[in-house]
Amino acid sequence: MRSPEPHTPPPAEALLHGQFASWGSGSNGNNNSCPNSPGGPGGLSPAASPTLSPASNYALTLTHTHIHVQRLSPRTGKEARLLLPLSELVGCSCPRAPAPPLLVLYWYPPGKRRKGVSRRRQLRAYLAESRPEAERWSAAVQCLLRGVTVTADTEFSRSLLPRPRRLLLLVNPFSGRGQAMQWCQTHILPMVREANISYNLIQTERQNHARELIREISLPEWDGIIIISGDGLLHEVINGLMERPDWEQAIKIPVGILPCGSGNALAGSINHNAGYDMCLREPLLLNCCFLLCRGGVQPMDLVSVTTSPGPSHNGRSASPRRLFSFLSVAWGFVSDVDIESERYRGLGSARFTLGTLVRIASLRSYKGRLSYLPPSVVTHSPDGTPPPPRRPLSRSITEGLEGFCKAPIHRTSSDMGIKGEGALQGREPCGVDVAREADEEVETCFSLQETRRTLRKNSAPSSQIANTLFNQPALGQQADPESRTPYGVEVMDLNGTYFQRDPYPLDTRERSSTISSPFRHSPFSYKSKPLDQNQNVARPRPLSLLQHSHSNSLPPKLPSLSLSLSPTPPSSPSCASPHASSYLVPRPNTPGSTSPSPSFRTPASSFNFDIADSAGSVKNRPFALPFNPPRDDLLPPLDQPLPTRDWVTIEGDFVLVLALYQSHLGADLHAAPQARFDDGLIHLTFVRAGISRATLLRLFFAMERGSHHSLSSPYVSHVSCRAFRLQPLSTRGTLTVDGELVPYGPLQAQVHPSMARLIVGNSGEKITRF
Ligand SMILES: Nc1ncnc2c1ncn2[C@@H]1O[C@H](COP(=O)(O)OP(=O)(O)OP(=O)(O)O)[C@@H](O)[C@H]1O
Repeated sequence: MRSPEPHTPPPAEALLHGQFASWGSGSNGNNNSCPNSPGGPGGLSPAASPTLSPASNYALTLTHTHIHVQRLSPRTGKEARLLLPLSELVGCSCPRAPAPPLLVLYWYPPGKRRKGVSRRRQLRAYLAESRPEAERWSAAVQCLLRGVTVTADTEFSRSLLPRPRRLLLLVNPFSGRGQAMQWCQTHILPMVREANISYNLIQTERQNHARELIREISLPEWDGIIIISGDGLLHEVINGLMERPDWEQAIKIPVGILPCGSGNALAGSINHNAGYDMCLREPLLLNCCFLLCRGGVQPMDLVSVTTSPGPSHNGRSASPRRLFSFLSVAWGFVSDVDIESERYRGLGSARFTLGTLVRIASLRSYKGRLSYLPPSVVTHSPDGTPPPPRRPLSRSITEGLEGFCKAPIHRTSSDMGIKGEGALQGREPCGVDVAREADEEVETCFSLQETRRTLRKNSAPSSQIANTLFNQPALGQQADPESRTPYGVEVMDLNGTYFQRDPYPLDTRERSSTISSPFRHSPFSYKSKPLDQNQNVARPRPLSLLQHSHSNSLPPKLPSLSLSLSPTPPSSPSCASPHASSYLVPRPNTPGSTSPSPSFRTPASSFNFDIADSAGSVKNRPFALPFNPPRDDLLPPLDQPLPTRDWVTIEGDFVLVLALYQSHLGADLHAAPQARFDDGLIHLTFVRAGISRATLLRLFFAMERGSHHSLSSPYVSHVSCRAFRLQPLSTRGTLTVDGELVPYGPLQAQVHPSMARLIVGNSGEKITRF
């Protein structure tokens, strides 16, 4: 942890100077650290005042930044001086009579620079000559902690102090490993009291309880809303605020988080922003609680996310949903791990590590289309306002995508396909004719099932996966370049329950530039199975690892040949290659985009979004937008085509797409090192199918240190944007927003800079106090 370098200020900076005696028994009474004292003002209840033993005398000097303590008697060597940085104090008090006239300082110096070493509470009490003197000092220190402007001429008294801050504390008792209430008692409430903060604490009783509460309460009564939980509860609070008719003022109320969840991404970002080393559990909690007590609020971007409708009710078709997100949108690997690792909840944050290993062992890829609006483009509004001059499109495409453009498209590997990578060998090369053949072939039930059987036959048992996990390159890397699919067609998403609907028809241009799934008119009817999505509502779920480590209930991923067509060839020379046509390339939505060769075209109606039913009735409860919701001026409605200029589109098979707007994806996952709370950007990371398991694992390991951007892999890309649209083309998958499941289907998002306010402590710029 960083701690300010102590320095001896010039005497001119002194605000107060006075003499104090030690308080407590014994000759070392003034070094009275009481880390285990109960809460309240340092455990200094008047009745419990120990016998005074003024064995030592001290000279205290208060400056704007420090309290200098000099022992006057008995004079000893090096212990005689102490410098207390005000930046490490959470509060100060002068206990009322009949307690002696004490100046009590609540000091939380940071732990040593070692992972996991927590800040420790040290209570220091000094006996003043008189009560008014003790009160004057207490008022002076509190003025400095609360940011009241003072000088050496200030007459310090309590009247200078702003009223105590009032916080609404919302606790999810089941978050993380269910320790939130315990930590409230042992860590949070004592520190909050020492900071002279008033509070009301409410335990949530069910999912969406906080959201409903926040929609109703009178906000002016509170200076801030603090979540004592994981990121999910803050998601509820943000959306509760945005669903109020007075959302414009409501969303400006400072929000804070005290991490008691499993992931604690925002807390990790706050901890990092304050300059502290990465830490977890109680050390992280103490850091965040300390920063909260210090005050300090910074603007925070919110991202407006429009998701597909949930299941229709009573025959009425549902409409797209809008919600507000402070953390992330994830599709593929990351959301899978998030949701599937619910079963390991008892492990705390280790659940994600285990979930990652399990998912890497059975790696899946998902077909989809990702479009984004790069930040460098000063865009026009989708309602037709003429665009200002902009940078050449080709530049915005290639930025951050060099490796991406160079990479040839490969067949994607099956998650079980270590031994069975040749599962499709009989079907390749998958050129135009083969694509046609495939189109015809998969129209029949027989072919479909046969292919599925072939795939299964060629799948590796899990023991082989374990043995070969880190030895085998991914399928795409092994493939013979000659046999690479120049234009793949998704022919292998053969789960027998393929389902497409057409609530969001694409415009002709988009349709025509896209090879459709041949299953559009599949004879297989969709059997709506209640997915386990969104059903993580019955928390807590104390599930043991042993019970679930072998759970393999997830549907097997079947390999697919993917296709991405670029209507315009890659414009960057770096993308030029003999295999250019087989590259998975970013696709500018230029008006002049040409359709792919008719040979590859399928009927215009054959491309659709796939919307699988979501079973989450609780999480996806109807939500009420305010009358005048903030407008997504960069985005057309979800069922309309994107603007034809400025946007970049990438289509193909993805292992993951992650949109992050905080620096951390979990307290120990520094996934977007460049992100700032209010940078007005969405940081996109996407990983293409074809990446080897070992590389993916390396990526996540590097993410812990935030060094993954230097990991060179043609399958991994990092770009920033201000808006994006994600269109999953695989029938199954999970989409999460802030770690919460949302209906699977097309989704789009736009950043709204500095919309909310986050309590982050005093470090950083643009800090205001709450
Ligand atoms: N009393 C409650 N009972 C059950 N669920 C609750 C309750 N209070 C809140 N929830 C829901 O629990 C879910 C998880 O909460 P939260 O995200 O805060 O904890 P977590 O999942 O342990 O942490 P993280 O998101 O950091 O991994 C949220 O969707 C929230 O809405």
